[in-house]
Amino acid sequence: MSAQGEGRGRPGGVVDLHASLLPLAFLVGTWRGEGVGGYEGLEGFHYGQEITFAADGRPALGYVSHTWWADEPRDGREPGSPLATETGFWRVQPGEDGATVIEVTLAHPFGIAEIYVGSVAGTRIDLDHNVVIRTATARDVTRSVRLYGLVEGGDLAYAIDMEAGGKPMQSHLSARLRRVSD
Ligand code: HEM
Repeated sequence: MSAQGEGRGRPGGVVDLHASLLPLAFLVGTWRGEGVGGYEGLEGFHYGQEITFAADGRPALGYVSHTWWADEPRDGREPGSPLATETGFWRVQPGEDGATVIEVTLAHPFGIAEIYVGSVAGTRIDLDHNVVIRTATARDVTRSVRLYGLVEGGDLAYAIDMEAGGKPMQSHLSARLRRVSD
C-alpha cells in the first residue's frame, strides 16, 4: 500500500490504496450476490448484483454496480435481463471530533445523480445525508439513505431506502453479496 495519491495504479495488477481510504479497505474488490426489491404499490422482486470497489492510488475508490432480473419472467424481463446500474466514487474525509466522514457520488442512467455524506464505524457505513439531482423526465426521487456493512462470514450486506413519488421514506432494496475477488 502507498500513501501517494498521484499514481493511477501500477501495471501488473498491483494496486495502491491511498492512505485516506484505509477505513474503506474492507470494501475493495468484487462482490456478487442476490437482493430483494420492492416499494409501496410495486410487486416485490429478486435481483442479482455484482459490485466492484476499485483502488488505483488516488484518494477515491471507483465504484460500479450491475444488476439483473432474478425472478420468473415478468413485464418483458427474463432471468438475467439487465436491471439498474450505477457508478461513482467513494472517498473519506476527516470529520469533527475525530469522526470519519464518507462522501459518495453516484450517477444513474435514468437522469439521476446523487451525493451521500455519511459515516463509517468499523465495517458499518451509514450514508444518511443525501441530495438527489434529476432531469425533468426522471422519476420523482427526492431522497435516499443507505446502510452497508459486513455480516457473518464476511459478506457485504446493504439496505437502501428512498422517498419517491410523494411516498414516505421506505425500503426499495436490500442485498447480501459474497466477495468473489480482491
Ligand atoms: C440495485 C439497484 C436497483 C434495482 C435492481 C432496481 C430495480 C427496480 C425495479 C425492478 C423496479 C420496478 C420496475 C420498474 O419500474 O422498472 C424499480 C422501480 C423504481 N426504482 Fe429501482 N432499482 C434499483 C435502484 C434504484 C435507485 C438507486 C433508485 C433511485 C435513485 C431507484 C428508483 C426507483 C423508483 C423511483 C422506482 C419506481 C417505484 C414506484 O413504483 O413508485 N431504483 N426499481
